[in-house]
Amino acid sequence: MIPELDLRNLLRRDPGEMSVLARAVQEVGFLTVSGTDLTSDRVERVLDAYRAFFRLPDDDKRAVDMARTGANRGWGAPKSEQVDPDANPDFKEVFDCGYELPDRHPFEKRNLGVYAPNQWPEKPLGFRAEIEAYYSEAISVGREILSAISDALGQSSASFADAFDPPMALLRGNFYSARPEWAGDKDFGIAAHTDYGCLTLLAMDGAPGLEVRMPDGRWEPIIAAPGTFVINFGEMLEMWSGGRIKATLHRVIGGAWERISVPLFLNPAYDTNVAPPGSGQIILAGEHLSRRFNETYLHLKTAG
Ligand SMILES: O=C(O)CCC(=O)C(=O)O
Ligand SMILES: [Fe+2]
Repeated sequence: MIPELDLRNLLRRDPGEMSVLARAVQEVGFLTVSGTDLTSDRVERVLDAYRAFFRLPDDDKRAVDMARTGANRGWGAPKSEQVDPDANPDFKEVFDCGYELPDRHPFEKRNLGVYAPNQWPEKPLGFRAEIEAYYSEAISVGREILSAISDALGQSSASFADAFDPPMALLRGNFYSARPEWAGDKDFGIAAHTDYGCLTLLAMDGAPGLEVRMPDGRWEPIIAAPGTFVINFGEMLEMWSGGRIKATLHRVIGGAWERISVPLFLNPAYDTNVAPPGSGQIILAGEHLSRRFNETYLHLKTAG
């Protein structure tokens, strides 16, 4: 069982809820959070918007194909990402959008993959407005949860909160078709991986598919209805917390049904040093993220 928390209890720093949170981040590395301002209706609308996009003919989606760019904003076709080098590229398709630096920023920063310009499709109508609004709201919720975590671990500091201004946040719609007939042992909706960044706030449509690697090695299924969020942590936060916070493996094998999930990957600003405290190392958040993008997106992979 994954610990189930309520954001309202976390916001008032309820001692019982805070200790469940502290255990959850250090042991299983997965939890669910409900009681946010993002209601089930709100999340259903977001899921509908992505669903309508993914149902467009491939020719329409190709107009915003990330493979034509040097970044990962827009549509990623099936098999455009390989999250596990021992598995085949994933059969999911995605739509990614994220933080764009304001125009006044130096050009070389704006040109970085992690801050690349978004690509918005002309259809479905209202898609951009729906997704952009959700992107901001989801970041606020994610930041509230991060702040509760740093309090729960006794690590609260203004510099931690400031590090997320501005965030390198990426919002993704994942579309899993029914598991294809040709799929074999090495084919997954998304193969086993840890997320790259800090905190992932994951909405899903209520269909099964996500499995989490538990400390005892079992793969545990997790299902959440719209309005309940699955929260997990990425490699960057594991490093930055000196290993206290766990980046946990997870995967989707897929089944005889379609499924949509919407993760928000929340990361600090590019120049944040996320190396383990006291290690004397410097690991810039933006460099870690760029490296992981280059390793997993087929169109960004460097030869050799
Ligand atoms: O679809 C899911 O539930 C998980 C998606 C995921 O792990 C990811 O996009 O990183
Ligand atoms: Fe993931």
